[in-house]
Amino acid sequence: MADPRKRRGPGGRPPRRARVDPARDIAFEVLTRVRTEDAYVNLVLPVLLRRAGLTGRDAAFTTALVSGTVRGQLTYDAVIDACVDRSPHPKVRDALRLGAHQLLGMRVATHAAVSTTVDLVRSQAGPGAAGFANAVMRRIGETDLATWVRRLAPADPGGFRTVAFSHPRWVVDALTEAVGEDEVEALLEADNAPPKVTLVARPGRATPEELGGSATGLSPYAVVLDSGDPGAVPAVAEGRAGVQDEGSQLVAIAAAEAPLEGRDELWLDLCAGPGGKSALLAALAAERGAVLVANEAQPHRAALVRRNLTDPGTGRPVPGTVGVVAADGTRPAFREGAFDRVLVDAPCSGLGALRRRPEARWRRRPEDLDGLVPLQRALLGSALRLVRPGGVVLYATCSPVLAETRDVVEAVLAEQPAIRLEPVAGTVADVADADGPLPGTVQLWPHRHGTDAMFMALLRRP
Ligand SMILES: C[S@@+](CC[C@H](N)C(=O)[O-])C[C@H]1O[C@@H](n2cnc3c(N)ncnc32)[C@H](O)[C@@H]1O
Repeated sequence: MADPRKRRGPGGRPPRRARVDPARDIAFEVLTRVRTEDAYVNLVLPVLLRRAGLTGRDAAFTTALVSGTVRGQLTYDAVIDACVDRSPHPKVRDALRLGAHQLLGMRVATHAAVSTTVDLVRSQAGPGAAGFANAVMRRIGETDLATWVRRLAPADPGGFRTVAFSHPRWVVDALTEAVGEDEVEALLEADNAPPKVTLVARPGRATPEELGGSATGLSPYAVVLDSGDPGAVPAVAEGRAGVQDEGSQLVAIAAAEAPLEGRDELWLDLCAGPGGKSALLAALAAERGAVLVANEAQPHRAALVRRNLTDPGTGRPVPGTVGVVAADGTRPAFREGAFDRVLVDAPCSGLGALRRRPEARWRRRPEDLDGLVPLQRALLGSALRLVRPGGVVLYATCSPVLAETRDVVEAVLAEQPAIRLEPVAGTVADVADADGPLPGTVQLWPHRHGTDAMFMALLRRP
């Protein structure tokens, strides 16, 4: 991992030593904004990197520093708390978390991790705090992460996993219920690894070959980039391809490939924002002479869908679309039975995509499910009214939590016994080890498939 402190200045001379190097400075600012403004790492960090002119290895180092620190926060706090006799000021704790991640989670040399953390604390909280930080960092660096975890983590499996894998206890419990005791640690570990950048070549508009990178094996439209900026790929810049997890691609593919007798002309994406799946569905619809309507409750997200469904070159809607509607999907403005296929990519806890959003695990609360589950049931019920007799609804979540997957589908089937739950068919049916919690449903997993933990259930209106 490149350490910007080791960069050399013009003529090979070391640059004049800054008080705080730009990588740590940016990392600290992101942590502050995540803590005080509920900011999102993935939104704030690129702006700060651009402003500071950090690119290439320096930008990658800063990204790994911030994301790893935020993901590992619970573990690092346990270590920090074991090294202090009073709780540090939140600003100092942020700096110590960054330092702990450099010492225990990255291959930064001890002297660099300690001195940069001490510089950072001095610049933020004064010389007294710097002395304190120096002592804490030296204690943290006395042993490695595995030894700290052995020393500090509770003995019971749930408590151990909470500290060892830095997930809130309720998340550990919900994921254990979903994946089982045997695999949950592999899943938690996968959540802590940054995902590779996956691109989708929207069929009829781009080919995987023109994107560079390597084929992935699950979605025929996907490639994985080993490095580089996806925005620099011409097809991405031209909107013919996009950044999209392979699991999300498989959801759109499953919706498009569900067997259908009779008319197959009008498709609906009921919860479309920001429009990644809509863009793939539209391309698949266009190949078949069908068209997609995209619906999204939040007007600003509907605007993102519109952008995703517009050709940036011509400013016109991409083939396969008829329009974007900003409306509540539980009380939609569409005629009952109007659609042949409906995708419900429901708002959910997102606990299947924790790799992607470093701070998400700390923001979610178990009580969020109290609002999400009724909404998911209402949206699925609504989709089943909007689809024509014989038509199909694909219900999907980027969460494997059983309350949002199995229980929602079971509740809707109990309310409407005539609806049939059918096996997800086509490309997705060939994915190995992807059985979901109900017969015929699909559950993908980061640790098994390298995708987000997408759930899919296919329902047919009689
Ligand atoms: C999981 S996201 C969809 C992601 C999207 N399909 C994609 O691939 O880009 C769920 C979306 O549902 C929207 N949503 C929430 N409540 C809704 C409602 N009552 N009706 C329609 N959309 C809703 C959210 O604003 C959010 O954009």
